[in-house]
Amino acid sequence: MAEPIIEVTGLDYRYEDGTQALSDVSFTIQPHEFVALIGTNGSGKTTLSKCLNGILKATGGAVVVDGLTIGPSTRSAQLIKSIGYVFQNPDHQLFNNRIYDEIAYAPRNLHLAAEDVDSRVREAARIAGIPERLFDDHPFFQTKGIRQRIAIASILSLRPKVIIVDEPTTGQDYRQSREVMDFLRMLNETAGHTIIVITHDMEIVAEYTQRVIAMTGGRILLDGATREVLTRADVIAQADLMPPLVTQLAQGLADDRFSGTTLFAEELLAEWRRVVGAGEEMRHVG
Ligand SMILES: Nc1ncnc2c1ncn2[C@@H]1O[C@H](COP(=O)(O)OP(=O)(O)OP(=O)(O)O)[C@@H](O)[C@H]1O
Repeated sequence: MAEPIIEVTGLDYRYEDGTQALSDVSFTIQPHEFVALIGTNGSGKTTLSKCLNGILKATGGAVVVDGLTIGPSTRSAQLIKSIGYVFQNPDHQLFNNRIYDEIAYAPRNLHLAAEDVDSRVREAARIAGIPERLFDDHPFFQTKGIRQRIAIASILSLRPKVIIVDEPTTGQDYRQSREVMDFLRMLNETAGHTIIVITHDMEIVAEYTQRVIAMTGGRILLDGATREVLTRADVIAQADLMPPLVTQLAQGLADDRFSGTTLFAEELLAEWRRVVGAGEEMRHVG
């Protein structure tokens, strides 16, 4: 197996006011994984993300990202090529007057030559689907979907191996949510980025992620394959979340004919047809 891109061992984080936000958190993430971090409000998802990108320093345990152990003297700047964090609200991240300058901001801070900055801006914009004709426009006058893409492009221009995206679908309609998630899938599958998505939307988790880390009270409740976690009704309830609607229905039907582990409508329909088909056969035999 490849070296993990993230290795967290016995991580504790206590805020200055004494709030214990993380307790004994351990997991590893391999390169190219697409992971969902789920949990109720206050379960520690954001604190954990900030510990991963070096904004916060563990008060106990160890965090290693892309081979670098994050210690008290590690600066976020040392990590920006390894890990990037896209804020829940893109407006908390965007502060330049031109879209071009927004995407160029971080590579300029790396003191790259102007032509290298320019090629990174164009590359990030192209991947993020931001037309160059918008480069001179103000980020704030764009739709939320485009502002989100600008926020992601401004992280992509650093070419980080891991991208953490906090609540990418909040406040977006079905089509916009699918668009941003399809885009993250493309970054994962085509460009090879490791993606960690923080979300409360279990339909999105079911459809897009391979693995789920469920948190509650600053601890990991369950870490496993997406289907395994989303069909554990006890775990999902403890995390104060609801499984996808289809899974709720499947669990209501669960018996010796229905598995209770379906995540998607087509799967449940296939089980239904099998059961109905078997019933028809029984009638004919009878
Ligand atoms: N700056 C802070 N100072 C003190 N306590 C904090 C601070 N930020 C967060 N906390 C506390 O730490 C715990 C974990 O919060 P965190 O924001 O990491 O959770 P979260 O799972 O990201 O929640 P949400 O889904 O609401 O974003 C909570 O009890 C929260 O109140």
